[in-house]
Amino acid sequence: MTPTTDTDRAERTGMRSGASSASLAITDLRKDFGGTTAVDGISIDVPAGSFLVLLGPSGCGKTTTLRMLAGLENPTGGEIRFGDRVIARGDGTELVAPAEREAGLVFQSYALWPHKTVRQNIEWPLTVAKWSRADRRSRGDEVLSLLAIAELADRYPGEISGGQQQRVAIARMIAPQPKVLLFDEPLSNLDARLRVETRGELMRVHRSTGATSVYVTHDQVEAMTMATHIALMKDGRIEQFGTPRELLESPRTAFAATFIGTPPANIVECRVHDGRLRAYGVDCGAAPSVAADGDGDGVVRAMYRASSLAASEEATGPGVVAATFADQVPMADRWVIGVDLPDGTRAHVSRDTPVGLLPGDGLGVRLPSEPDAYFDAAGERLDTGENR
Ligand SMILES: Nc1ncnc2c1ncn2[C@@H]1O[C@H](COP(=O)(O)OP(=O)(O)OP(=O)(O)O)[C@@H](O)[C@H]1O
Repeated sequence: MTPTTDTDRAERTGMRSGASSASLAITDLRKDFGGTTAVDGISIDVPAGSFLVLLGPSGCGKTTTLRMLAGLENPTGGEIRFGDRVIARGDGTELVAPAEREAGLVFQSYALWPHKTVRQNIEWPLTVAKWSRADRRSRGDEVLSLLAIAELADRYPGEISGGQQQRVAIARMIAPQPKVLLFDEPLSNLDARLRVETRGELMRVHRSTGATSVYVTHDQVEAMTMATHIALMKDGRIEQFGTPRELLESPRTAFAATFIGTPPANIVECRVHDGRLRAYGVDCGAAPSVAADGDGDGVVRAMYRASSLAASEEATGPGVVAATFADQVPMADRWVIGVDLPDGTRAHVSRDTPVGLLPGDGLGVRLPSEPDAYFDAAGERLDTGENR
């Protein structure tokens, strides 16, 4: 069979063009459930074709946000637009029905119809949308081949693996050519290898449909590898919004610094004393001037990247904190050493070689004379102009 592009197929089959995607604009969006505020006034704007990841710990409001995009929850404040079209307003003056939003949703549980074959599952939304039999068949073939599951077309969900079921769920979502693809932790039920594989597939689906994708996960590695834009959420609010690189290189808060990165950056809480920073009895360099002039609570959080710290069995002397070895893992051609600082804070140090220690053994961690960034006591980045 000669491979054909999506456009070729669309032209040949005379299907609705479907190409396309919509920009996404979320403005001051809120969701209150009785006394609980799940989403607390978030604003996000991404261009058509973006891959937006909503990232954050459990309970931060990611799923509720996604459900509002899908139309499964109605906002209690703010507005959502797909392209020029207002999809939902918190005051209820505009609420487009889920089926009319041109958005498709995939959950972590696949929710396939057990008594329909793979093909029937995939063609079901097209039947509901009253596509002709020929168009359904043709679009069914197209997405079966895009997800590389054509040979499973006549099987039932109970006769295929979890990874294959997830592909069927994705094929079913994209069959009606939605402009916005919504994913709620779609890989969390898969084992580690399948997760990586399916991640690649999803990226391919995203590119080949050209749709705007919104993807919920608590896994920063997924976010870093897939996203064009990340909204890092905490307590219903956006902690930081930007490209993966911006979040990694310029975390705006201590939370962002410790949530993103493999390993994430280390935060050491320092006391300001006579213009110097001190932690664990060690001098951590000059206090940034903004801190010295600040609100006087005397705390600055210093950020050190794993590559900025040094750890060794022998290290003693100025700038060296007496720590406890916890574990070590090889990463690319380096080793990431996990250590516990004197107050129990886990820190990560990267170095060229493993250490010859057992968990619980002592080792020295050398802090450089200048941290990579400073945050105030509340965790907000201090723009010192001195930050590297
Ligand atoms: N239907 C509901 N009724 C009441 N509270 C809710 C409801 N749905 C969500 N919440 C609350 O809203 C907050 C945000 O929940 P949400 O599911 O959006 O978080 P999440 O970031 O997706 O978490 P997870 O990763 O655990 O799914 C939580 O405190 C949750 O308990």
